[in-house]
Amino acid sequence: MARKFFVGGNFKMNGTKESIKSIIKNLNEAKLDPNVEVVIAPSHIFLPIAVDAVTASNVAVAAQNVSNKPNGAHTGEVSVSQLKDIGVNWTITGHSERRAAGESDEEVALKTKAAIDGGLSVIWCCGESLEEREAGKTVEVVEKQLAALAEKVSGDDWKKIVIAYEPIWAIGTGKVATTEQAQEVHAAIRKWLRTNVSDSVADETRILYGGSVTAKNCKDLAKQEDIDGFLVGGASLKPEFVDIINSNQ
Ligand SMILES: O=C(COP(=O)(O)O)NO
Repeated sequence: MARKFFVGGNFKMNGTKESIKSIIKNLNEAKLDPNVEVVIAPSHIFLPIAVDAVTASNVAVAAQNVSNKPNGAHTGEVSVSQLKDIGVNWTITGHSERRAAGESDEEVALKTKAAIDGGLSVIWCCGESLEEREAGKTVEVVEKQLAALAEKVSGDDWKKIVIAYEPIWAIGTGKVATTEQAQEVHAAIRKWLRTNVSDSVADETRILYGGSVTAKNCKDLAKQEDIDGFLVGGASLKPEFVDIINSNQ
């Protein structure tokens, strides 16, 4: 099954107007593999700038989070319709940094469903802590997160979901998962989809790896059967992001 390679750039709470424009200019001018789907996720306040600045045909803009409420008295939140209104068609949900801030599996699933119902595509994140991995609970944790998602989404919703497996112990630490560690969990996620959703969802859903991905380690990871791309943090702010985008060549 040929799944289109996908690379997301999660800029997190970084950057200025000028630095975001400079990163996007570099992407617009770079020789990007045309067979790769690229999504960049700057802070909310820079989304309009990013939407206006992107000219590369295979690059889209995502929010890093979204409310599951339609609109109204939710100070500090951003709604699905507001993102659509400014030309944003993607959002990340369930990043471990949001889950650490208190978002439950159910809330993440509700955000994901609301985003899809409102016309967005979603990069849905999952992953275990170091303690959970050391306790041998990695797959159990990820399956619990998947089960919460599958409670709220169904049918064609899955066509709008890209899954990102991001072991918390690898995020921002420089301790990238080994190819074996990453492939093992990606295969478990695909098996869970096959068992609990359908063969077509299992075959078609892109499963990204995230956690200390760099230009140095991306090629070996990209060779793994069930790794369909990356969700990149720190390295997405650097010129090496282009090498990561082109890592499947
Ligand atoms: O959080 C991450 C990964 O961050 P790093 O690449 O900096 O480990 N992606 O969403």
